[in-house]
Parts: sequence; C-alpha cells; structure tokens
Amino acid sequence: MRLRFTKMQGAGNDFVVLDATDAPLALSPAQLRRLGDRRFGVGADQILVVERATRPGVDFRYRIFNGASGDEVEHCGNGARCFVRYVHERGLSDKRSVRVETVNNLLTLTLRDDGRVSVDMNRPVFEHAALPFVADGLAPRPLGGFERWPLALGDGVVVDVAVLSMGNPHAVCRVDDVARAPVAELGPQIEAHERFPRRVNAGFLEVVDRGRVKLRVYERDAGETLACGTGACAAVVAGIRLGWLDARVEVETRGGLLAIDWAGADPAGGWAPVWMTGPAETVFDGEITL
Ligand SMILES: N[C@H](CCC[C@H](N)C(=O)O)C(=O)O
Repeated sequence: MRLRFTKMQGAGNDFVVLDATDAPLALSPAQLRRLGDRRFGVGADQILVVERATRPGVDFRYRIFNGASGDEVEHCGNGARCFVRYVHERGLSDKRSVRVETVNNLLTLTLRDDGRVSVDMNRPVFEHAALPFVADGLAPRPLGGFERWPLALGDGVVVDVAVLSMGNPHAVCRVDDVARAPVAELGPQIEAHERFPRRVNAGFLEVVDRGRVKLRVYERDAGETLACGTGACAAVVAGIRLGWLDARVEVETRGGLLAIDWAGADPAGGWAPVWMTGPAETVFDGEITL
C-alpha cells in the first residue's frame, strides 16, 4: 500500500498525520507501528487519522494511535493543535475553529492570529473509574481540597500522585527539579503500575511559581516525549486543585511552551473546561509503502 502522510510536531511531540476523509483507512497495528518506528518507518510518537465526522454539528473525527504499540487511545492534546493546522493547510476546512469528536470527547480547535492554536480540551474527570485507577486499601494524602495517592514502586520508593483523566489517564507527581527527576526510572513503574489497569501517563511537575511550571511526561506507550498536551492540562489542573497554582499557567516542556487556563469549578455546576494554547507545525510531506 502506498500511503501519503504529513509529518507534524507540536512542542516537539511528533506525529504522522493521515487523511482518511475520502476513504476509510484500516491500518493494522503492525502497519501503525511501522509508521511510528524511527528506524524502519517514518517515526512519530503518535499517528493521527483525520476522518469525516459521524454526527451533526461536528466537522471531523479525530483518531489517535500510539506509535510504539499501534494501540488506539482516547486523546492527544498536542496532536489536536496539529489537527486543525492540517485540515486548514490541506483545504479540508476554511473554518478557523473546528469541532472534532474523539472516541470519548468533543473538542474545539482554533487557529489564532498569532500563529498558535487554542484547544478547548473539555472538562477534567476526577472519578477514578474514568482512568481507571484502583485506590482500594490506599489512604489518600489530602491537600487543598484534592488528594494525592501514595503509589508504592520498587525498592521501597513511594511516590504521591494526583490522578485525573483528560479523556486519557494521568498520574502527576511533584518534584523539586524536573531536569534531575528520575523520569527514566520511575516513569515506566508508574505507567505500568497495577493500580492503573489500562496504564497511565506519568507527569513530573516542578512548580516555578503560581503561574509557571516545568513538566516532563513519561507517556503511556511512548516513553518520555518532548511534550504532552493532555499531560500539561492534567498537571496544571492537579496543581490548581492542590493549591499550588493560579488559573493561568505557562508550562515549560522540553519541546516548547504551552499555556494552560483552567477556572476550576464551573459556576453552572461541575468543572470548567481546560484551555490549552501552543504551537503546531508541519515538518514535511511524504509517501511510504506499507
Ligand atoms: N500517550 C498518550 C496519548 C498521547 C498524548 C500526548 N501526546 C498529548 O499530547 O496529549 C496516551 O496513551 O494516553
């Protein structure tokens, strides 16, 4: 199969983007892994597939596959920014704001005049079943009206994590110096911890001040990426609920800067949506034979 693709990146989180708006694309996990493979294929953290929407009032369907496993996942924030850049550059839409549906979410993606992209990432979900996270037998460590959960790792290490879903599962721990955090050692242990039956994205958060953080994320099925959009949202939401952060936070990732806004409780009830703003660039177009 000859396949045209576009390579894109958002804050260094990189993607192979495929246009399936004219005809459905049914790629096998092995073909998806080939696209994600940095030696035997194109190389990308995730593969994004653009499809026509399945319901009224929505412009496109947005499917995401982790490049290392070929498994489909629920959400990709950096990918969402690239998604709207892609549909604009390919003339699939002339709207500056598009609404896209994912397996479990509805997002609004907006091209800004300053060249960045803003995404309404929808509302965070704190119910443990949404991740899922199994807290049985754990005593939470409450802080600021939220809680952290002591996760027992190897060699007697216990890490306090805040857990929440942005459509995909996140566990966030605070560190003093993100550059020296043992992400390679602790990331895989948190990602695959038995209390996360569908595994989890592990965020390592350094609070610089109430409006600025540094973040590294060991992503589920991808390892450490240069940036994780849903991870940045999850880290800021956790930091706000734990009392460490204000409503607007600049997130420094190894691949670039993301701006996250979250008002917390929604006056109309429930939680407000999370807004993320950041870069989205096309790197090159190509063809590959799978
Ligand atoms: N590895 C993630 C999906 C990609 C998320 C990340 N690239 C983002 O920008 O949100 C997961 O398995 O949930």
